[in-house]
Amino acid sequence: MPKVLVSDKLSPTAVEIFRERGITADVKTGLTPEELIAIIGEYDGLAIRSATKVTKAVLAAASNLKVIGRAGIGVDNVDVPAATQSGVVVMNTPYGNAITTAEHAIAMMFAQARQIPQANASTHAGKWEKSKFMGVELSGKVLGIIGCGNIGSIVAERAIGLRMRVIAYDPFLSPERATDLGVEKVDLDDLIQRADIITLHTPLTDKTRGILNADAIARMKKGVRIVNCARGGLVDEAALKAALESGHVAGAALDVFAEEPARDNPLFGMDTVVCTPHLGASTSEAQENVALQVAEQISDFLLTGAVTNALNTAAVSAEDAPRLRPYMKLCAQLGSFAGQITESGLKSVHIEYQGDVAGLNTRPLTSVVLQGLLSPLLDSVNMVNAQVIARDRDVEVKETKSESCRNYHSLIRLEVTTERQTRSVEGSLFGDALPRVVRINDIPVEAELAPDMLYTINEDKPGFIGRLGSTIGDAGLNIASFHLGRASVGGQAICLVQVDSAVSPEVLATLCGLPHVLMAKALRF
Ligand SMILES: NC(=O)c1ccc[n+]([C@@H]2O[C@H](COP(=O)([O-])OP(=O)(O)OC[C@H]3O[C@@H](n4cnc5c(N)ncnc54)[C@H](O)[C@@H]3O)[C@@H](O)[C@H]2O)c1
Ligand SMILES: O=C(O)CC[C@@H](O)C(=O)O
Repeated sequence: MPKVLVSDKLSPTAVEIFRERGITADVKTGLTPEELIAIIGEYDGLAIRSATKVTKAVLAAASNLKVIGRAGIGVDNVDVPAATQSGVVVMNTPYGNAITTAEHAIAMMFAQARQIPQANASTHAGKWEKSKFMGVELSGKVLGIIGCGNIGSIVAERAIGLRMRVIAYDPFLSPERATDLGVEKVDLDDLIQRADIITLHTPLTDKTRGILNADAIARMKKGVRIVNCARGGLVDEAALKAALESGHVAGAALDVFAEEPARDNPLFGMDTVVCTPHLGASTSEAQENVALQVAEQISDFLLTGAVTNALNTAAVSAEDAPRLRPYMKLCAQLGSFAGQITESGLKSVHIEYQGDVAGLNTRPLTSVVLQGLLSPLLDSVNMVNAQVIARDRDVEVKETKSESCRNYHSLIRLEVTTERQTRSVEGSLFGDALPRVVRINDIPVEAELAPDMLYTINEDKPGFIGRLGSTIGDAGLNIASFHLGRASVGGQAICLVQVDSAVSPEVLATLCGLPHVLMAKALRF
């Protein structure tokens, strides 16, 4: 009988479902990392919210673990690459708490604008300070939404009902969807300069970390208010504190913090700041939804192998699985490569299957490509919803097949067109099982994609490779493999370097500044 550990506070519905399905469910909350590591080896499944941190060390000790179910959206408390590496499926429940979290953002906006927590404390203390708590109206104000996905869209609808004017920045928001929602799609700079209130609803990714930093805050309107019910780390807390102290920012309402649990934060104690302890998803309705959903998903997976809302694996029939498996890995890598180098809104994706692979069921392969492509921008994308998400966001997806293929038994070519440019990446299998990138932007290169890679586009000039190698070496990074390709002698060239540990932003900045470097990116697979 499979065993599941419920290590965060979930509605009792979850345990009832596990037991009804014949699964042993142990509820042990508040475990220290050491305590979790000591017992995780006994379990086939792990059901969590945001408190449990599923680190590499936990996964290394989880010898029987097959599935982690996150009752909620963000999986930033799970080391998903490490789980993938260990063959553990990671699932979330993408929609169950969206309304509740959007309502919390609206409540926080009101609480800040009318100083409700402060007025409440003062009134309970018998002070009756009527003239102290002068607020601002929300009606007619410009609300800037950063990240207009599930939660951001619900916030937009509610804010429009409050007669606010809503502008939104989201590279994936199509003009049609913006029109349907009744919001004005703008770029980030425009939003920052025009909004009276800014609310954040993006995942925390390398691209969104510090999206509201000192520079962005300085460009905001004087008297702006900031609401964050998404993730700590999106706002630079020290910069926000300085701007609140100077009066440039009139107030902030924060549900999430850079360090959680937040017991000692620079913003605590400021009377212009309203705080809640990551309560965005905390309603009985949302917790019931996500507990029920996660328990059913984990049970289905452990008992039948059915995969729903997985972030790191595909839904495939038992018959197709062995033949598709190596191509799945290749497709995930090609998609992820293209997604990690995509900077502007996606317009179209063309996947060409050539040779033997064209004879297989390519639907799951296309889903895996899209999942890899969209994952750097979206938290909740998985095999099941990748195609729908692409369609909802007006990304045109074209799949073509050809039985003939030059030089390889199979070749998969991915071409991605964004608002700014078209890029391509091609891959094949070596020895029927080993994924390799064989061409990038039509430049031949042969590389295995490892967990940490550095990718550069540069001018093909003498001295470049030496400078690149010594910069990487000086940063203490060990080079595991080095792959070069060029379009023509002296023309554009590319370089893929496998390193043994992550390339820091500082090293990347140094690399970008080297002569002849046109672009440098740190990639993770
Ligand atoms: N406070 C809470 O308790 C709570 C509860 C639920 C979710 N959350 C957080 O809210 C976030 C949003 O949830 P969701 O369900 O709306 O997710 P979602 O994936 O539906 O939407 C996220 C949106 O952010 C956009 N985005 C990604 N990168 C961006 C960028 N650089 N700039 C602007 N937009 C960008 C995406 O295009 C997408 O539309 C989650 O990632 C989670 O971290 C917090
Ligand atoms: O579980 C919670 O309380 C928070 C959930 C929320 O952060 C999410 O990403 O879904």
